[in-house]
Amino acid sequence: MAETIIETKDLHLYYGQNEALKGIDLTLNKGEITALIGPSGCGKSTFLRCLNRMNDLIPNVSTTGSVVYKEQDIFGLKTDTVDLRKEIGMVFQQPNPFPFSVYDNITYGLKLKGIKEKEQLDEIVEASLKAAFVWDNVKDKLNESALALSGGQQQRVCIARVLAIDPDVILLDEPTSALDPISSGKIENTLSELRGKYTMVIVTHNMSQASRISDKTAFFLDGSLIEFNKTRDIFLYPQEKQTDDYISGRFG
Ligand SMILES: Nc1ncnc2c1ncn2[C@@H]1O[C@H](COP(=O)(O)OP(=O)(O)OP(=O)(O)O)[C@@H](O)[C@H]1O
Repeated sequence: MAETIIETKDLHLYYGQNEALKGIDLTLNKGEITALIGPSGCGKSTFLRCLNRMNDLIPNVSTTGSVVYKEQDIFGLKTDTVDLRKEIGMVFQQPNPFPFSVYDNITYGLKLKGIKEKEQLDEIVEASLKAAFVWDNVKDKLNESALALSGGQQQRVCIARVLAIDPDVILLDEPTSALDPISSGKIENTLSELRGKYTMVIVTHNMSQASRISDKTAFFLDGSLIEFNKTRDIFLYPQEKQTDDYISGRFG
């Protein structure tokens, strides 16, 4: 029986007067990869950012409903968003390594967590870069700037940076859309290898990517969740006409 890790209930989000999410009920299971698909502007990134309260950083945003994680509504007063984002990490569309060395990129969050011992830091750096399948590319460049790496390597260093702080959930907002096909393939392999160890939610415009790597797929349209099911069922037996039209390329 799958274990629920995050559950959104009647989640609405407004940018000023514009209702970008119109009551989303969605359950994410531990260890699964969930793809969020839908045409541009349908609310995928907005929904993703709700899951670790990244929308808090945007002015004039208001939210109703709840996002339950570890039996608590993350919008409640008890939530420390810095701690929340350590448990629910994020990878963005553009690789965004800090302008530091590869080593310092990975240890940055660890030092904030109070881990200072060199031996322990070295171990975590190696393990995270290996887990993100970029160790072989960077093991001789740990003290060089992460900005000098290729885009695909930078993105895998960004994934390693998230893995280093040992999150429960990783949110990925179109993590391969700025990359060439070979780098994208490597990121996909990385994510597939991490399946089961982490719960992942990925926004993608790439239907074949969603069908290759995700366990579940959620189809959004105009701020609503139209259909959510096992990825195979969404792509082979969509229940809603709008889903069928979208995945068949009839709009979007
Ligand atoms: N920072 C913001 N301020 C105001 N409105 C926003 C903001 N971000 C998104 N929106 C609006 O919210 C709606 C949903 O946008 P969102 O970026 O979540 O969609 P999306 O499905 O991720 O789109 P895309 O696939 O193009 O990235 C759109 O109408 C968009 O214009």
